[in-house]
Amino acid sequence: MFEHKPRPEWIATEEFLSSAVVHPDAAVQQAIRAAAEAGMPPIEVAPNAGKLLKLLVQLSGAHRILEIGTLAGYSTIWMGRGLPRSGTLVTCEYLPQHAEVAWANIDAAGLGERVEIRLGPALDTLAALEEEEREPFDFIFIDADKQNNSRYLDWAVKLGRPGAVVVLDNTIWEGAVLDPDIDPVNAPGIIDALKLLGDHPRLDATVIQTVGSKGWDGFALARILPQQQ
Ligand SMILES: C[S@@+](CC[C@H](N)C(=O)[O-])C[C@H]1O[C@@H](n2cnc3c(N)ncnc32)[C@H](O)[C@@H]1O
Ligand SMILES: [Mg+2]
Repeated sequence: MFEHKPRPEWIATEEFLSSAVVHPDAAVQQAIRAAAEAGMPPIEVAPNAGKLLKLLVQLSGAHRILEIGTLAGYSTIWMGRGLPRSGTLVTCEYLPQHAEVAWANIDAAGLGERVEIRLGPALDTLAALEEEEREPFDFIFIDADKQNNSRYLDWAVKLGRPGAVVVLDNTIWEGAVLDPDIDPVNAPGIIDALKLLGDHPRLDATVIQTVGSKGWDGFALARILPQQQ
């Protein structure tokens, strides 16, 4: 099975940055502990990435967030911390046991009234959200099954407003983006989505490589462009 390989000095540096600069609050720290106690895999974003998501939500003035991939609600809570009081967040998760732990964490973080966890395969949930004719989302965070990354990007463009921010997690995957044999299961979806980000007429994007407790990875940041007449 594919494994991320963080170097000890990357982990130590991240711990220093986290305590010196990032300052995760008690609820986000508790969310990590609850996930570990429930035996969930430690595949949430790193604390500095969680704080980046919160800052991006605030900098973009987002009111409506869509998240694809909840796990224990760690990134959900970080993004929720960036929302104004009237803001809302919909997060998609298909494993009931993950949703249950996430719900407890989100509620304990004081975000229970503003966050909705939608249980089921995300592609079904996204189609349902379209049918519900909700107001478009301002901020979309994609962090679920990598095979569906391109489909999630297409949905982000459909469900997001022009000007909305899209963040796509895990874009380097220990270099699998150059050498798909590193992880033949996930690499093709990651690579296809990067190509789509570069070519999509409604997306303007960049990609940042990162190292840290999650190994050598990265994320893409994109803006949804207005539809050309
Ligand atoms: C990487 S984790 C999410 C981490 C979370 N965003 C964070 O940083 O705290 C991916 C999650 O997506 C869920 N997932 C995977 N495939 C899915 C699908 N097709 N539909 C909905 N959820 C899915 C997994 O069960 C897992 O909980
Ligand atoms: Mg991720």
